[in-house]
Amino acid sequence: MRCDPAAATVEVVKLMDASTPQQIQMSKESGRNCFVPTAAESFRRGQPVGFFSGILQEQDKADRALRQLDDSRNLWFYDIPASALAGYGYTGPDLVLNMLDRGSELRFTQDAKWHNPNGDNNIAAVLWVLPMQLADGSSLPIPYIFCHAQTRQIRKGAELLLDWGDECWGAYHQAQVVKQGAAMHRLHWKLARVQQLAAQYNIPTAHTRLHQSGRLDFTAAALPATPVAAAAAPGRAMTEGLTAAAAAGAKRPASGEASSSRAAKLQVVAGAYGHVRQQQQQQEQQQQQQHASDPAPDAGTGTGTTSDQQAAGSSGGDADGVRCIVVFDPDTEEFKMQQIQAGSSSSSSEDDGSSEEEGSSEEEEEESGEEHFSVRIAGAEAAVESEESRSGEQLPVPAAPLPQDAFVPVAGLQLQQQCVWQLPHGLLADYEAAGTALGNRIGRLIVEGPLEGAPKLRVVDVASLHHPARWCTPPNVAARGAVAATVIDRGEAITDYVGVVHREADFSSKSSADDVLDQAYCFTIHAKDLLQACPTLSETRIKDLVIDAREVGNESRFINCAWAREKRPDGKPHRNYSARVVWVKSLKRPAVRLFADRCAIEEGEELVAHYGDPYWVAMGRSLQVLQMKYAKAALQQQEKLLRLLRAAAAEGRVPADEVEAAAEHKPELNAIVKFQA
Ligand SMILES: C[S@@+](CC[C@H](N)C(=O)[O-])C[C@H]1O[C@@H](n2cnc3c(N)ncnc32)[C@H](O)[C@@H]1O
Repeated sequence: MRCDPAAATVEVVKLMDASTPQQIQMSKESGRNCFVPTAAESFRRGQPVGFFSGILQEQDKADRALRQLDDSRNLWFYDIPASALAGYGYTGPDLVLNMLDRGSELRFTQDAKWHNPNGDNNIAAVLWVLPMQLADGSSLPIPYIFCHAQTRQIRKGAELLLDWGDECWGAYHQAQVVKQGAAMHRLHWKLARVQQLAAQYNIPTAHTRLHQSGRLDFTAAALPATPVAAAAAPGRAMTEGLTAAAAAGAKRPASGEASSSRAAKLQVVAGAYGHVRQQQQQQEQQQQQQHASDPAPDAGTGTGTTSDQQAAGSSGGDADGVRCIVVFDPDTEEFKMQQIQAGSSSSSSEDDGSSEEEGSSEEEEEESGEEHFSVRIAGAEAAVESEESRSGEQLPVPAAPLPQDAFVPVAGLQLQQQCVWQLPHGLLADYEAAGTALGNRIGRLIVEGPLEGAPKLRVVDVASLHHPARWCTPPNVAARGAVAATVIDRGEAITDYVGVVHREADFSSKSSADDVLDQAYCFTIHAKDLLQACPTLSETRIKDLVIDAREVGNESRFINCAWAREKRPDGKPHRNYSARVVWVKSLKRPAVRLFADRCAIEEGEELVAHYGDPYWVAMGRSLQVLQMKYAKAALQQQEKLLRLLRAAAAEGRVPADEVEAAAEHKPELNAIVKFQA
């Protein structure tokens, strides 16, 4: 037998059919064309739930374009690092399991965080390596990613949920926020055009002004829909490493020897087995042949169809003898729900499929007592989507720093250049004592005193719609940034990150889910970095700290996050500085100091950080909710004004063609538009 990963996939699917009772259901929360797996029977805690299947590929041969961090299709690749397989004699490159257009039911598993703010997961994934028997009697080790009921029993009918890991979500959320933000801005500028017309013809617009809020607003009860995206992938084979492992004699892991491989770059919302498509084509051919011999309009598709498709493992829920399967159409790159009547097979529209499924999943949900949050802001989502698709405009993501006229200086901000320490007295005394004990020791992370001299950064309003932070922020909230006020040489200290310093534990116990956006200005100092900067601190007493720059801070609180991970065209990194925890000797306190140690920074150049994946995982969804709220308000105002304008046009007070032109207006973001609060 040849080592064929596609064949291995089929084997896996067959195994799953025999052992893993799962179903694919249409998700009510996520709307159309979004599928989730549910338990067809109860799973005890610790019990295996199933495993992933797909095309096993060498990582560097998987389509690079699809593996860009900000390409959502990247979410369908499960990383299998070579290091995780080394124990089995594997010597090849890193692998990925490519599940873009095929997979088991578990391919549809969504991340628990979308549904449950507590992040409570039902299932965990671990990597196992099992030998595949070859015809010559030898065996080939094949990695499988198994899932088991991790945290609690999974009741029949409950949705299976998995934690796909922050790495998987950070870049995705960031990209989503920017994309959705751009659509929100189009709605905003379209409203501006309608308002302008109304003002021109004396239609009262006072009541249509949007609420002006300087503070970001967030409600946990309204989460945006999970994304649905998919694409067909060119199937490519890998195997040299596996063959090497086979030659070295692969071992079967003892139970409990499984190596963890939890942080997949993956989120699954819709999909199907690739080979189901082949079966579908066979059915279609059968259907055509049958139609040719029997032209009766309600002719079935022949016997055996249902059981064939069940054998493929893609069965949906049962409802009065109706079964649904999910099929991937590589031509349209879409996933569709297809209904199969008992004893016959007939394609139905996605909507038909969805309504059948909704009925059954509703009952199951009640039975399982699972609670879900609303994921839509009625009306806004559709409007944002239609703005995105109608415009056809490519988002002009800047490859290089924006020119200086993209920013407008901001004056009159009250800035503070030193931290305010709000730690219990005893803990502050610890810092004092550690500073005294430090004596004359001067290390790399010890600095003499606070930074002096004129600030090297300037706060600016991001006026250009080319800037992702501008797209991301609702038009009625200022989007700011920090630029270099002077040339900053490579290696130079720039400023300290300043704010109110709390103990991390105290800070997070006070914050609620609604405060997520308030944490947008927080910088966490890990205890290990504190100890490195000041080895005389007491290891047992020193815990993580947070510098909260929400209300107290300097220019550094306005530094935006990088929007690309590649280098700039001029060869410089997008992220143009680093932050380090240092010990300020004269103050006997630590500080977070920013250094231009990655490159020299020109005057007027924007300072750019990389906030890290956890930041975007925590913030991304809240920012999207905020955007949706703004979009909804803008849409309502626009509709209200258009009604008034059309009524006025019917009375001849406003030219009807001008009203319709405003209604059809498609604002261009590819122009620098000064932000107007
Ligand atoms: C620390 S603040 C930076 C200053 C912020 N622009 C302001 O006006 O206050 C972080 C927030 O800025 C926005 N932001 C920063 N970098 C961004 C980026 N690359 N893309 C989109 N939004 C960004 C997000 O709203 C984020 O939560």
